[in-house]
Amino acid sequence: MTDAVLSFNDIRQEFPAPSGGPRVRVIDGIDLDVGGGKFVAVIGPSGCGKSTLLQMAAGLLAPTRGIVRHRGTVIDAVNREVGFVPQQAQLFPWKTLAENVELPLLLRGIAAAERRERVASALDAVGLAGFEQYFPNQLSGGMQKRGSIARTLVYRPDVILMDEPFGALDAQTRMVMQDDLQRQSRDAGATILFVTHDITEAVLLADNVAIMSQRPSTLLANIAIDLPRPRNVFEPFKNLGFDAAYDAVWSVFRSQIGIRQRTH
Ligand SMILES: Nc1ncnc2c1ncn2[C@@H]1O[C@H](COP(=O)(O)OP(=O)(O)OP(=O)(O)O)[C@@H](O)[C@H]1O
Repeated sequence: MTDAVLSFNDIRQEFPAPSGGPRVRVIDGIDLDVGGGKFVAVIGPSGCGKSTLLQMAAGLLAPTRGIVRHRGTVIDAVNREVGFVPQQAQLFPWKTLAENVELPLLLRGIAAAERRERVASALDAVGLAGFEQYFPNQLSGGMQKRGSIARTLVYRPDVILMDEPFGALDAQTRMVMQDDLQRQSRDAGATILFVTHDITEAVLLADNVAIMSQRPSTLLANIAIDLPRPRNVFEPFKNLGFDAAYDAVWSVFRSQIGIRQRTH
């Protein structure tokens, strides 16, 4: 037993083939520990099972083989202790921003006064104070994404699962959101499992970068990123040691994306 907050042990996942026939093996034996307060980024080729791993941690999907544990307890039902930030913001369009962020607290039976205080503080943390009464369609894509992060931060989950949360954003908004996230995750002391396709993002944000292979996927490497914090997400190359950390990840990852024949 490790002191990991989240642990994946010998995970295999198979799905029925849509057209019948043999089941499709997507994940083929993954072991991964996420320590308390750590930020672990997961990268891997499209379709290798990154989102599938997050779904298992959220208890939305049972592995075909192996065990996922949260603080040592086997996850065998929906895991309400974790927060999930999906690719799209998924705010309810008929509710205001404040009502959207308040929802998890309502579901947990938190009293009205505390709800108001926590919603205000979560919106403030993501730079959305003053937008409480806006509906999602009155907010930009980046603001909706911030709202979705606030809706997760507000109930102070022990673990936050993030599935390419900044993938759909423009480059500038994305950098600002990355910078905010590194501050918020430090302040909240949360444990974060973060799926991305972007090696630069992974290296800038993570304590460890876990690299998955093409499917059926295995874990190719789990690389510690020891760059000092806070990191400069606006000028990645100005972080001392960034080049070496990027190279360490890239040298493993490049074999997975079909560029073996290229010389650069
Ligand atoms: N419920 C399901 N039934 C059948 N196949 C599934 C199911 N869920 C996922 N898959 C398959 O498992 C594979 C992995 O899916 P997953 O979404 O985890 O990949 P990913 O690494 O997150 O991909 P991407 O980077 O493209 O988002 C895909 O080939 C997908 O078609």
